[in-house]
Amino acid sequence: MVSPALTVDVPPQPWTGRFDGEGAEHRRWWQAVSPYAVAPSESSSDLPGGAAPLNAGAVPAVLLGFASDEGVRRNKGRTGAAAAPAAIRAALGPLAFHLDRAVADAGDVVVADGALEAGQARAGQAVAAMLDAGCLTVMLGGGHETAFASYLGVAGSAEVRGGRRLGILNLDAHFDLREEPLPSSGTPFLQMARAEAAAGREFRYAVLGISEANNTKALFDTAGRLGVRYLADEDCAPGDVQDFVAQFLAGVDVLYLTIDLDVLPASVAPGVSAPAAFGVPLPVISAVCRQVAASGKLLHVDVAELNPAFDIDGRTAKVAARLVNTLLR
Ligand SMILES: N=CN[C@@H](CCC(=O)O)C(=O)O
Ligand SMILES: [Mn+2]
Ligand SMILES: [Mn+2]
Repeated sequence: MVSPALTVDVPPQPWTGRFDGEGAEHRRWWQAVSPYAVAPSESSSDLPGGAAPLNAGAVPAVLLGFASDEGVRRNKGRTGAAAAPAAIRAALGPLAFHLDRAVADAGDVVVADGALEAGQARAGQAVAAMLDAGCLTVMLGGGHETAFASYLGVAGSAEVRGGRRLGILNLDAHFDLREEPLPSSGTPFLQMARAEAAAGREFRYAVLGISEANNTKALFDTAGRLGVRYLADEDCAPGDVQDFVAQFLAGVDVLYLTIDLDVLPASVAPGVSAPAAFGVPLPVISAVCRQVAASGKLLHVDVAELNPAFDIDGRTAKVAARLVNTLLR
């Protein structure tokens, strides 16, 4: 794996999980993931780079944590999402590893209190560098302010700067198009709309799972003004979802997929800031992940809004891990 040195706040930590043996037939995620070459901010020493790819033809994946609570705090939500990257890694670790690609861990960008914008910029730089090194990047949020960090990385990549048409597909009960004085977990897609306009590009944004009852008329109006395509949670029959995603994919060259776990029913994803009374069933969300992976257009993905403090038996973390595993298959 090509591993240019990155600067992160916390370098990759050792992974753990159940041990059944050393052979490939026993391999679990914790045994397969290697550290990506990173330079911790407070030290100049590099850690060893990634392991040899399992399949030279498959794009290697790199995980980057975005440990941030600041966006949810500013959006008046239930804080705790800064602990999510560690919880998702802990849920991924014991899973059987059936992937045909190498996976590396680049560690975490950590958002200090009040320093959201600087953290988003640091994470964006890291993602852009990893994309340009030929990796499929996976950001583990963090509140949904993670999405603007992801966007900075994607928009800074050679692919998008070179003119490839970017699509942003959000699996979410919410538009997150709030007009606020400060960026938060409720504003990332309006920030993207403005940044895309400033770059002279069309804003291609679709949301799947919108809860009508949890988005005001003002948010629907903003979505209408920006030409946002969306499907409501109650309209997420499997065939309709498949058509919606296929139509959106057909009009873009590269896709940034963002999964806000509150798109799932509260029984499946209780560990979020705003649990969903209705939600889109997990099999439907999982099918979207398979469809996106099969399209060959996936550039970057993030998983946001896990709050381990409100989780039940690690249920939401396990769902997040399972979706990441599905996307990388
Ligand atoms: N990322 C969060 N978005 C939602 C939260 C809604 C809520 O807390 O009820 C929003 O701002 O609309
Ligand atoms: Mn959201
Ligand atoms: Mn949401």
